[in-house]
Amino acid sequence: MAILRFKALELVDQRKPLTVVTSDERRSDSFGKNVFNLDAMRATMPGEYFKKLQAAIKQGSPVERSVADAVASAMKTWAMAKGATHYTHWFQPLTGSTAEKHDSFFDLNSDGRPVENFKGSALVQQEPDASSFPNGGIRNTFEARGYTAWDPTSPAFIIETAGAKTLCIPTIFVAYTGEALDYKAPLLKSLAALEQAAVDVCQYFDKDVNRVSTTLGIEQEYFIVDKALFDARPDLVMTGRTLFGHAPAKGQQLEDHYFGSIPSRVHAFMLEFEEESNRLGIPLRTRHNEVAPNQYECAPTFEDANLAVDHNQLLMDIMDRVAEKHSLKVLLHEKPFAGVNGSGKHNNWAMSTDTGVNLLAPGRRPKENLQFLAFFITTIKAVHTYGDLLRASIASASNDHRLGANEAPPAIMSVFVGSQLNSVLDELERTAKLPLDKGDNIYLKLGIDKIPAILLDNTDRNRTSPFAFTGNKFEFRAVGSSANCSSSMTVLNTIVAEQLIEFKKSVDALIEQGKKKEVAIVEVLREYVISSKNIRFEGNGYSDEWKDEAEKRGLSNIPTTPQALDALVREDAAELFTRHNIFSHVELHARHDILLEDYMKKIQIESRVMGDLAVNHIIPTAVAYQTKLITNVRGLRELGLDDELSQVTVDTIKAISRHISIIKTQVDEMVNARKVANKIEDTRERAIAYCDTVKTHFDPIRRSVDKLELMVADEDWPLVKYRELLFRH
Ligand SMILES: NC(=O)CC[C@H](N)C(=O)O
Repeated sequence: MAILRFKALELVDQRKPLTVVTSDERRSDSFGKNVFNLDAMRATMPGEYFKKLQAAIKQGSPVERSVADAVASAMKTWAMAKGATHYTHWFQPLTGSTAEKHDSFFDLNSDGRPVENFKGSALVQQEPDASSFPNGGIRNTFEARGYTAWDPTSPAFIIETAGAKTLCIPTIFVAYTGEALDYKAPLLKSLAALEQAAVDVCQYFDKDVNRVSTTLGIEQEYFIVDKALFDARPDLVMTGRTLFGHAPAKGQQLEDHYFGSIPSRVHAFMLEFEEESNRLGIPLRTRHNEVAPNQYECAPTFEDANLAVDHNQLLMDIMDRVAEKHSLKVLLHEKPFAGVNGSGKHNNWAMSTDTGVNLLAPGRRPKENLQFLAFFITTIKAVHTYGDLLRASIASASNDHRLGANEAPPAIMSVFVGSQLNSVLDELERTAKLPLDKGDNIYLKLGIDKIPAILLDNTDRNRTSPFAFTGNKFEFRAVGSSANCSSSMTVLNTIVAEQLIEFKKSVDALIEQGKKKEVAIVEVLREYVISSKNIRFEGNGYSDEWKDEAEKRGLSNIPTTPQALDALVREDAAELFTRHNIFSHVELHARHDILLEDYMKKIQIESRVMGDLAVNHIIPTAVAYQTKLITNVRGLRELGLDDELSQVTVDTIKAISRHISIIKTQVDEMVNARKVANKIEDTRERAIAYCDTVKTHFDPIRRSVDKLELMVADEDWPLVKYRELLFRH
């Protein structure tokens, strides 16, 4: 009998939803209570320093030492009043999770007396040894100094774990030689680059625009399983996904889970993590059941992109911690279960000006529409030119399983704009041969005056597109559910910044030739519409026809990570990133290396877990069951019933042997392939070998294991089954 599985199932049967003690306060009153935000700063800092800090944040200039001291002192008082005993620089190394190293406020002063201390110097910079984080060869361990440096644009917050409260200070993480070792440093640089480029283009339309910020709203999809069931699946524990498991009779085909009523235990969990998130200033608004059984989604309202990324990282932590209390486990993996929907992290991205204009929303006046079209079309053109970079930005071992399978966007990059805007773009193309004269009302002539101000309710949605326009923003849907969004947002910001700069150059050149500004803008936009037409796709991105069509159009379809990552280090990419000061050559190659290593190690771990489960759990179970059958056949024969009756069982015995033999052979070959791959020096070649010679054994092994699951008696099967993982809560 498969003890662990049945014990876990018994536990699940006894679970009751936790009663969550929710606060009486309105969400709007408790929002951001644990954040050292503007209000908290204003209330605790001397006015003069508060103003200086605001000015430094606004201009992106370094914070003076005296100001840092004042912030540190106010932060300490505020945090201690809330019960915090420790502080930590909170950063996002290239492992994908967040990192912290707590220090106590407590210290001994020079005459040995105990005091509570926190100086500006400790706020601004720390040197956590941190030598074991991935650095892609940038640091040798003997010179492992890495610094965390305060990011004053993301406010500090207090986290409570196991009753202890810690002040967390968002920071970037850089090597002592200056190279970035984290996700945040390049993201901040890309935001600055995009801002500059966007402000410059805005000047064509409104001289009052001084600042443009990038906004981001990140939808988070995830699965929930009971903790006991999770613990009884070594593959989930070790790899985050199920390596085996026959599809249940009922999956998502009835679509009865989607937007259905939320199960009570899950609902209680949601309430609790939402409350905690709210106190941490994460503006969560939406929760619902997703397409697959036991799959859910939560989404915040949009905010400044830097903050949105921090909040998403924080949210994943909170969800994980709160789930534990409810004896649940959150699965953030992109594809925890084969054959049903995977999980994404849809990035809703837009730009808005300090004059309050969303640059990706059409306005009421024709001129606003032209500005909208400038940003809208330039973004499309950027995706057209740098689609491979966007693909690279979302590449990971786990996302490879999701892309293009069961209602997730394909690995082919394309842009969906909806029928209304499609016709606006088509009209621009159609009239491309129409000469525009100085006296023309170009808005009327090109039909730009007619873009409905509120596209939001009018644009159709296309869930199959990796990059879809949704009325007032673009939604980058191909980003994986476990990813740190900095990677994809850094690339998106950079390519759009580049394209905006190119756009401005071309427009300025035409103006210099004597063209009217509006005419010049329209001419460049028309050229972009025509040259980027290939990237626009309104049809079904899941279909095979699209794969063929995309190939005809010359669009890349790179299904696996090692090859997708090539785009990062191509000469044009290196030039692009260095030109905008986002990554140096060294940083880019280091990142490429880290991503390849990460890919390879993940496949290696999966392969090891698979081998272990197959040989030590599945084969012995199958052999034991087969022995029962053999005994049965012997018994039948002894009774003289050895004809038809025993023949059925004999067939099963043979089938079991066949599958055992396939599993054994495939596992042996996989182990050998690993040995060969491990000897390959070059990281890229090694990652490709893992992809092409190790991972290729996963499917045949799984197929036979899943077949055995259907043959072996249910009470003997050791792994918690899909129907139990997906439908018990
Ligand atoms: N309903 C949906 O939006 C499904 C999206 C899908 N889960 C994805 O992987 O992106």
